[in-house]
Order: sequence, then structure tokens, then C-alpha cells
Amino acid sequence: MTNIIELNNISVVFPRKAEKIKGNVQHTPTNASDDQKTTGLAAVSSATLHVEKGDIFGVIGYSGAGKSTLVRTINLLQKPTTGQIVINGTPVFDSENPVKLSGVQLRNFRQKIGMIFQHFNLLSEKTVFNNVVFALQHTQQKDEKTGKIRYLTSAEKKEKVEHLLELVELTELAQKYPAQLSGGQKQRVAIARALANDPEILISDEGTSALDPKTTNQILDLLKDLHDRLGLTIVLITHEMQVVKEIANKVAVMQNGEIIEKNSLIDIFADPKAPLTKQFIETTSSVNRFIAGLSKTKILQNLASDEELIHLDYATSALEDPVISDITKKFDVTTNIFYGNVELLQQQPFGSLVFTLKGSTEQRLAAKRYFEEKQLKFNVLGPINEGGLK
Ligand SMILES: Nc1ncnc2c1ncn2[C@@H]1O[C@H](COP(=O)(O)OP(=O)(O)OP(=O)(O)O)[C@@H](O)[C@H]1O
Repeated sequence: MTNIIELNNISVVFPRKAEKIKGNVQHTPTNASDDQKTTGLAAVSSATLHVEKGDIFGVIGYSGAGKSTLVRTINLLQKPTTGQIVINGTPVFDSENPVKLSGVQLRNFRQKIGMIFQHFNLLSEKTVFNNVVFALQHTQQKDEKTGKIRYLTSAEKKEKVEHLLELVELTELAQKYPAQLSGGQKQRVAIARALANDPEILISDEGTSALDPKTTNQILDLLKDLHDRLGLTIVLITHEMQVVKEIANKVAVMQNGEIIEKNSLIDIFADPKAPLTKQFIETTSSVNRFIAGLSKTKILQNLASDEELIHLDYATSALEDPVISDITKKFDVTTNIFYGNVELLQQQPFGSLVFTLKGSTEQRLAAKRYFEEKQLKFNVLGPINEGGLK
């Protein structure tokens, strides 16, 4: 697969205006100039992000981590201080070998990168139809008869907008104004507008953050559907791991202007390295809360002498066997599930189970060896020794 977006060693240093700075980003990038080191605050430090065509790349971090600043460099809404940007194989920014883009080139390049925002940014005095058609005002195409480049005709624009509104299922609301729409509907208008110039890349800057959970899922389903149908590459900024989990295939975690971890979604969830990544993952699962609450239950005290309480994570990349039913058949153990949350991540089972394993010492050992063979992470939560959990 080819990289459609390459952000290489990007740093963005803003002039030091303490009152404007939300986070505590006190460091400067190693490749910043001496001047920037003394006068600037680094919103992004030496960040490298490669996005392949067709990726849905989630960029996650808390407020002030530098996500928006980094992602806004993709369409040069934010100029990096240092680094290099290559879009679709064409360098569009390089601090070492400056790239000169004319106003028209810059506009054409930006038109191919759609963007949606948390607060939709619709024009309140324009109807849904006119909000979308607005994005076509500078659009040009080759005239089929004359071969000359010209602006779209009104009829062409109308046809295009109608098609876009159909894509986002808003045909009936074409003549409504933003104030008459729900948040989800407003974001659909913004998506239609973002797609007006047939972009290959769509950037969502907290596009679902202002929406309730049900509407968030509907918008994420729509984005996934548009990704599949139009072959879009999507870069999704969010502070919610659940959003990433729903649709992304890759993830980058940002903290203090740096990308501290990046990987495929499955590998991030299966083997998170940074403490912040672990924290984000924990927000999407309640297994740790369940385990922490065990002491308030009688589950551990009530374990029989031939019983263990097991916490097992489904987190391997190729797990298809029904392991629980396997162990009961193969090793004649019995199980009782107390907690279970297994879902599909990129079509692979992922989640956790907490269950008792009952049988002779040998049978239980054989079952645990089987988990090991399947490369499943597990730990024994009980019985409790004097020293605490075994
Ligand atoms: N134009 C600017 N001038 C000065 N500082 C800025 C500017 N834009 C952003 N910053 C600062 O850069 C840092 C990173 O901000 P950024 O908006 O990229 O973070 P974020 O992770 O997207 O957070 P949020 O979700 O809150 O927008 C913050 O400390 C912010 O205050």
C-alpha cells in the first residue's frame, strides 16, 4: 500500500503567548531553531505520521495534546515550523527545500482534502442546499466539448449537490436552515460539503464530539460507509477511544505535542505500551472495574478447593477457536462466566472474560496450557492467599 499522507518530523512552534496556551507544553522540538527555542512553545514536536491509502487513522489525545495542530498541517491550514509533508507522492511542504505553491495550486490541493469539525461550521443564513453548493463556487472542470477548464454550471452544481445530499441521506431537508436541524443532521450537511470536491482524504477534527452516543454511532457508520463506497482515506481526531475503536484501523496517541505510540488498532488494543494508551483503552472496557469490585462480592470467598477464577483477554490477532467450549470438551473442566465482554475489532474477537475453572489440578493446568498455546493473555484472580490475590 502506498502512503497518501506523509508527515515527516513535523514541529509546530507558536509564538510564546502564555495566555493562549491550553496545555503545559513547555518543551521545544530538538530540530527547532535557537530562536524558536527561546521564543516559542511547541504544539507539535518532531511528529512523523504515515497514512496509507484507505486507512481510517485515529489520532487520539487529551485536549491540548497537539492533535488539531498536527492534522491541520496536512492541508497546510497550519504551516509547520520544520519538517516535510508529502501528499499523494507530491511534496507540499519542506522546511529544508521550500516548496512554492501558488494561490491556485494551494486552493486546488486543499479542495482535495475535505474536513469536518466538532461544531459543524455551517453558514447559518444559508439553506442545507446552499451550504453544500457554496463549496463548489471555485470548482473547475474540463469542458467536454471545448476541452477548456471552466467553472461548473448551475445545473452541474445542482446535480452534484443533489447527489451529495442523497449520499448523506438529507435529500428531504435540502431547503431547511441549520437552526432547524439536529446535531447529527448538521454534521451530515458538513460531510456533504466536505465531499463536494471529490476529496481522497477526509479529516474529521472531533467530528462526533458534540453529538450524543447514538448520533455519534450513526455518523461513524456513515463515515465508514463513505470510506468503503468512495475509497476515502480518513484521519480522525478524537479524545474518545470508543470512537477510534468503532471505525479506525490504525491509531496514533499524542501527548504534549508528541506522537507517543502508533500501531494498528488490534495491536494497540492487544499490547498497549504507553501508560496513556493503556488509560485510553481502559475507558472502553469495564473489566478492570469489575475486577476492582471483586472484593465487594463473595465470588472469591465462595470458590471451591478445585476452582480458580481466571481473567482472560481475547487480544490475539488470529483467534477463531471457541476456547471456552474447547477447554470444557478437551480437558473436562467446567466453567462459570461472571463477566464477559467480547466484541469484534476489525472483524476479530476482542475483549475479556472472567470465569471460574473447575476440575482437578491437572485438568486446570492443561486448560491454562491451552490458553498459552493460543497466545491468550490470562491471569489467575483467585483463590486468595494470605498475601492477597494469587
Ligand atoms: N494559533 C495558536 N497560537 C498559539 N497557540 C496555539 C495555537 N493553536 C493551538 N495552540 C496551542 O497549541 C497546543 C496544542 O493545541 P491543539 O489545538 O493542537 O491541541 P488538541 O490536541 O487538538 O486539543 P483540542 O482538542 O483541545 O483542540 C495547545 O497548547 C494550544 O493552546
